[in-house]
Amino acid sequence: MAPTASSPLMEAEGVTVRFGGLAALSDVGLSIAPQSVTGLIGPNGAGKTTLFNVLTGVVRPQRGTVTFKGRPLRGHRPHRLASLGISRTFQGLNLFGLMTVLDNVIVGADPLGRSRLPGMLTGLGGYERDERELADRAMALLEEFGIADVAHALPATLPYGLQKRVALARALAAEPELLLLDEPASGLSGADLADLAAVIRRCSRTMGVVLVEHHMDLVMDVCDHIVVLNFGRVICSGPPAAVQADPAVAEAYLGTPVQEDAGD
Ligand SMILES: Nc1ncnc2c1ncn2[C@@H]1O[C@H](COP(=O)(O)OP(=O)(O)OP(=O)(O)O)[C@@H](O)[C@H]1O
Repeated sequence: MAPTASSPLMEAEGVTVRFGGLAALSDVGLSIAPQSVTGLIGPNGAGKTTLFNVLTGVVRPQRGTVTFKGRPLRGHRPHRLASLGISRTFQGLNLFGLMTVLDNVIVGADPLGRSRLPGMLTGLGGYERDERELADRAMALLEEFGIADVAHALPATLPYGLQKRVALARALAAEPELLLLDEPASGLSGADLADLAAVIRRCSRTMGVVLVEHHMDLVMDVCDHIVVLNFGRVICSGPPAAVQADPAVAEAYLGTPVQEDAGD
């Protein structure tokens, strides 16, 4: 059946991942709607990164399925994600240190751009006509992110907040339908955080966004739907207000049962 506008963009069902004797994920299900922000939260060790890695093809679950636009994602390789319409960011940014900011974003703009890496790195390849188009698109993104003035700098010479913007611009350059963000707020504060919230909201007008994040203010502010994991299981899922009001979520974070009625 062809996907409709209201069909989920990505779905996970019955996902189970074991590392030796440890069940990192047990029978986890998840549905990501298009044009929405889905938050993935939970205490340390809850399984967020493992689930993110399953969705991005880095980790193969022992059981369960992941579908994208109604089609099973079987054996999807992380580097093929962009050509499917899925982009991600990394906790460690993973920018190419020997390439300029602009070239980092150009690589993101071209899902098949890996073949052009050697030419870019050595300067021997030059830009073909279509590469000029990619460069224009990448430059427009840098302008949108307020970092066009550092287009020809190497990422490591920039403050961390700007490097994070480069990573986000690179992920958006391929014009994905689904954007997966791995702790985008870590290391950010103040105006950078407010800018990030605005970017995430803007992205969700045209794509689905998954946000793995510890920064609760950001999560509650930008998410339409939140999935809470604890010990590898989904313990709650719903809109921010429902998640905030759920005693099981408070218990997971605080580690002690919440007394419903302390009066008797
Ligand atoms: N490669 C691995 N080998 C063995 N155990 C692992 C591996 N990756 C994760 N785990 C374990 O799986 C469980 C879930 O880890 P995961 O990193 O997914 O949690 P998380 O919610 O992302 O935690 P954090 O918020 O601390 O990043 C933890 O108990 C972790 O120690």
